[in-house]
Amino acid sequence: MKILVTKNKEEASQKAFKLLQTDIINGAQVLGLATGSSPLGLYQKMTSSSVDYSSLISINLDEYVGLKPTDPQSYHYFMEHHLFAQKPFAKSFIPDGSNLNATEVINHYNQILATYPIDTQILGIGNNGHIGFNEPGTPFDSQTHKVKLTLATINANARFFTSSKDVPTEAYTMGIGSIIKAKHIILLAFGEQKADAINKMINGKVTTAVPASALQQHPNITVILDKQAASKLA
Ligand SMILES: O=P(O)(O)OC[C@H]1O[C@](O)(CO)[C@@H](O)[C@@H]1O
Repeated sequence: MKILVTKNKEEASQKAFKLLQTDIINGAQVLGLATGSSPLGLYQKMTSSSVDYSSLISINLDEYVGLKPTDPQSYHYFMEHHLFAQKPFAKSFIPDGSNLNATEVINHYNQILATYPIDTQILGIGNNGHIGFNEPGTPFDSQTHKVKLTLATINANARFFTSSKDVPTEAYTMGIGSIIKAKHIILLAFGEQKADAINKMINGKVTTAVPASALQQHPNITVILDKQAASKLA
């Protein structure tokens, strides 16, 4: 695991952008993308650059169940607004949260992941150590599945909604097994509220109680932190 502790989000996002660029120059064609606040600085770097992503494929980690792609709280909308409108990809995949037939959504997404193996995966981490929407207890070999969100995640994500009552309680997510298949993973984490999860991910026991601890077994992962997220590292 390569760990970079940076001055701030700006420096971290610049480093992530450079790493992604290097991967693309070296042939990366399929990018795994994440939502949440952590990758926003990277997406700003991507949209303000002159780089053309229109021959690449993107595959997003997750989506809330029950939200239409046009819903401003959906991850479809988030990606369109923060990246795709300015930088279109050849094809962009995000689980269809408006389809309540979970089997159909899951089979379709697993098919997509089999067709387009991810070269570089951008990741954030939840305060409870989740990656994608893989909550504590998720098996490390899991594929795409539907999850019931924990109260911790619902509360953490309430900041994007008017109230925590509006946060959907279920999501479709790529499994941990699919995430760790990526050739290179770039994980971004900022702020003191991530410090505990980051320390457990890097120095803790490899356990399904901390989904991100699965990443200790990955051969090529770069973790980019600000000082606060790195503050509990021994
Ligand atoms: O980057 P943020 O907003 O702190 O979110 C952290 C994590 O939470 C999620 O948005 C899901 O709760 C993940 O996709 C993300 O990695």
